[in-house]
Amino acid sequence: MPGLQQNVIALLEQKIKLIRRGKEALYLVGPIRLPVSLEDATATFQWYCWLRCEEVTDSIERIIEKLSAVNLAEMQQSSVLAYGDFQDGENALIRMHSICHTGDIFGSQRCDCGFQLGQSLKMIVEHGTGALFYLANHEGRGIGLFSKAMAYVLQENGFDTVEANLNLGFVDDSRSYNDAIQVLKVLRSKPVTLITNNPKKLEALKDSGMDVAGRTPLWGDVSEFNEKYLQTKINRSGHIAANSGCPND
Ligand SMILES: Nc1nc2c(ncn2[C@@H]2O[C@H](COP(=O)(O)OP(=O)(O)OP(=O)(O)O)[C@@H](O)[C@H]2O)c(=O)[nH]1
Repeated sequence: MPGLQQNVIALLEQKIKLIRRGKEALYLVGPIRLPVSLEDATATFQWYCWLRCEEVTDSIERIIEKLSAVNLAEMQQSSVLAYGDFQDGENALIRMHSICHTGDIFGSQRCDCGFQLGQSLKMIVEHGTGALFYLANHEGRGIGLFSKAMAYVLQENGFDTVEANLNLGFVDDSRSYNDAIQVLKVLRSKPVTLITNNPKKLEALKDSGMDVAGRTPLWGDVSEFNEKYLQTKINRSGHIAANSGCPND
């Protein structure tokens, strides 16, 4: 491979941040201007993407060289859409959104994920400051897409979401928010309000020492297709029902 041109390295050096974490590092690239269609309006976000890497180096050239040697398309990378004055704006609205191939991309109504994705982007824009973290290694609450398809087979035969995961040998929920929170802390230290019904997400954020001002619930798009799924979240996964308070609020 011919050597990288110095102007290419210089351009990327301005946009890549090394976040050290013990023997690993997160490489954060951005901000990149991203105009996003939200119904009939266009909102412009600042997009960042990150990569966790065992090699910790200040040499951006070294990182770029490695990229072409591994097929990142076979793996998952997470990213964040920041809106408004994300560093300094008052009380930003945050969404930690777990990837859902079926709900977010295909618009499946078996879950409420696609609705929550669109709705939280709108809420962030209406609020004026915020960020949506799209967590790409969270599919199926951490079991991966192929395993989620197998869980769906069980669910079509009477198992609920939690039982299906457990019967395939997984835990109900293995998601970690550590990388996303670390990136959040680089982008902002002022208070945040989290859009979620899941108290575990709120706890993870509070435990990290982040200044958490509160929680905004997000329920909706209930249909005959996702009624059982939504009820299982409340009855078995500890999600906070629309009309009840939360000790962590
Ligand atoms: N294992 C499994 N995962 C599912 C199923 N339906 C959706 N998911 C995944 O569930 C994740 C979203 O988790 P939820 O429990 O719906 O919601 P949450 O993220 O914990 O909480 P909120 O912040 O309130 O949305 C996504 O990664 C989806 O891929 C399912 O039937 N089985």
